[in-house]
Amino acid sequence: MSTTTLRPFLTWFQDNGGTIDQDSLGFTTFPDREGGRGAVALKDIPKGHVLFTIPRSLTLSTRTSSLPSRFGVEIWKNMKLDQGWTGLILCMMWETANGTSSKWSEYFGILPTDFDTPMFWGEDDLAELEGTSVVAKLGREEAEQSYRETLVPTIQSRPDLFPPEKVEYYSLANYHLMGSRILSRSFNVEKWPSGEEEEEDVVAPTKSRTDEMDVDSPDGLEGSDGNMDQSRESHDDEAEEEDEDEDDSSDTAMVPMADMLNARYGSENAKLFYEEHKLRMVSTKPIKAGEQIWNTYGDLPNAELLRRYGHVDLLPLPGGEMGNPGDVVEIRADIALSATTQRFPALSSESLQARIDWWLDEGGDDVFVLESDLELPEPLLSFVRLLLLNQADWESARAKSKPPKPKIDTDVLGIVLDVLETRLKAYPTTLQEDESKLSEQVSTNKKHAIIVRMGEKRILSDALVKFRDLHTRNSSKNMKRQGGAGESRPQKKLRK
Ligand SMILES: C[S@@+](CC[C@H](N)C(=O)[O-])C[C@H]1O[C@@H](n2cnc3c(N)ncnc32)[C@H](O)[C@@H]1O
Repeated sequence: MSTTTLRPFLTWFQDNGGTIDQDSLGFTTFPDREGGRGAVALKDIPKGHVLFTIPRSLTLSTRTSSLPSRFGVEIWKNMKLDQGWTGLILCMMWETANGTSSKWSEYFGILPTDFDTPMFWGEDDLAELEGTSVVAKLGREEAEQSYRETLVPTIQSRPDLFPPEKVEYYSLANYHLMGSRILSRSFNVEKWPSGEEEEEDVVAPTKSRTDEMDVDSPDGLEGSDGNMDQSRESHDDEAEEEDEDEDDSSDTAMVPMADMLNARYGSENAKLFYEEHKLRMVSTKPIKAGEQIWNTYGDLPNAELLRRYGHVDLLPLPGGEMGNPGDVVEIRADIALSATTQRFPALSSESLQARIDWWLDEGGDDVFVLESDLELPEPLLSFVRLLLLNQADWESARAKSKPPKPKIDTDVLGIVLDVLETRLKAYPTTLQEDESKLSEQVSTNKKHAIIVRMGEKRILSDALVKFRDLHTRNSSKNMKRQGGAGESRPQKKLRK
C-alpha cells in the first residue's frame, strides 16, 4: 500500500486527538527487507523526543469497543469472550461490519489484508520448516476450534448485533485475518492503576510485564513501555491461554500509528510509553534525518519473526555469514530423555516417569533453549542430571524440592552431544544443501524457511564442534562446571 493512501488515516488520527510531530516524522516505503511502509526521520531527532501521541480512546481493544457492553458483560464472560483473543477478534469483525459508522473505519483502511506468515502457507512451503518449532506453534486447528465453538454460537445468539446479511464479515477467513493483525501489530496496554499520579516527564522504560523473549523485568510502574505484544504465541493457542490465567486479555490493544513502525534486530530507536490518558512514542536514541524509525518486537529469533510477522532479519554475524544474532534452537525435553535412556538403558522407566512428573510439577521447562552464544541451557543440564541421579539422591532432591545443580560431567556431556546430533537430524537437509538452495531462484516463503532453518543449524553445528572438542579433552576425567568457559546459562524464557 502506498504512503499517499495514508492521508485519510492521518487526518482521522489528528481529528480524534492524536498528535504527530510532522516536522520530525514522515512515512515512506522502504525496501521489503527493511519492512516496506514505515516511518522516517525528516530531520535529526534528539533522544527523548515525542514523535507522536495516541489517546487511549483511539486504541482498539475489548475495553474501548462498545460491543462487550452492548452484549452484556456477564454474557460476554459466559461465552468465554474474555479469554484469549476471540473477544478482540469479534470486536474487530463487528467494527469492520459497521463500516464508516465505526470509530476505527479509517484505521481499518490502512491495515494489511493479507499475510506472508506460515499460518497462510500451503503444505509445500510448510514442509520447508520441518525441524523448526514453527509449524507446531501455528495453532491453526485450535484457532478453527475457537471459531466454531465460541465465535459462531456467539454470532448466532445475537442477530440484532450480527445481522445475517452481514455474515460475510464473520467468516473463518476474516477470523484468521483479524487474528494475524493482532499477532503482528497489537500492543500490551495495561490499565492505568487507579490513584497513580500522571508523571509527564517519565520516559524511562519499565516493562509492563514479563515477556518471554525480553529479559527486562518490571521494577516500578511509572509509565510502562508497550512493546509489540509478544505475550501470546498465536491468537489460538489454548494451552498457552491456560498458562496465562493472570493476563488480562483486555490489555491486548491495536494501537493506531504505533503499529506503523517496523523492527529490526538491535535497531530500536523509538519506544512506546503509556500514561493515564495517552500513549507516547518517544525516541530512545538520536536519529539522523533520513533514517528509519524502528520500534522493537523484542529482538526475536527468525523462527518467531516469521511466524508472527512474516519476515526474517538478516544481519552480518560474527562468523561473517548473514543471519539473525537472536536466533535460538528449541530442544524438547523428550529428546534429552531418549538420549539419556539410550546411553543408560538400565534406568527404570517407572522411576524416570516419576522424576519427569516431579520436574514438571516443580515448574521445570519441557523445552530448552540454546542460544547463539552456545552456552548450554542450565535447565537442560539440571534435567539430565535429575534423570541420572541414584535412588537416594533422587529421593533427597524430591524431599528438598531442589533439582540437581546444572553441572557438566562426562556422562552429561555425552548425552548433550547425542541430543545436539538428534536435534540436527530433525532437519531433512544439511546446511550445505540449504546454502546452495538459497543461491537458486526460490519463492519468498521458501527463502524465509531456509533462512530460519540455516540459523538454527548453524547454532547446532557450532555447538557440536565446541562440545565434541570439550568431550575429547575431558573424556578421561570428571568435569566440573566450567563457569569460566561459559558452558551453561540460565534459560531464556521462550514459550512453546
Ligand atoms: C507493526 S507492522 C509495521 C508496519 C508495516 N510495515 C505497515 O506497513 O503497516 C509489522 C509488519 O511490518 C513488516 N515488517 C516490520 N519489520 C520488518 C523488517 N525488518 N523486515 C521486513 N518486514 C518487516 C512485517 O510485515 C510485519 O508483519
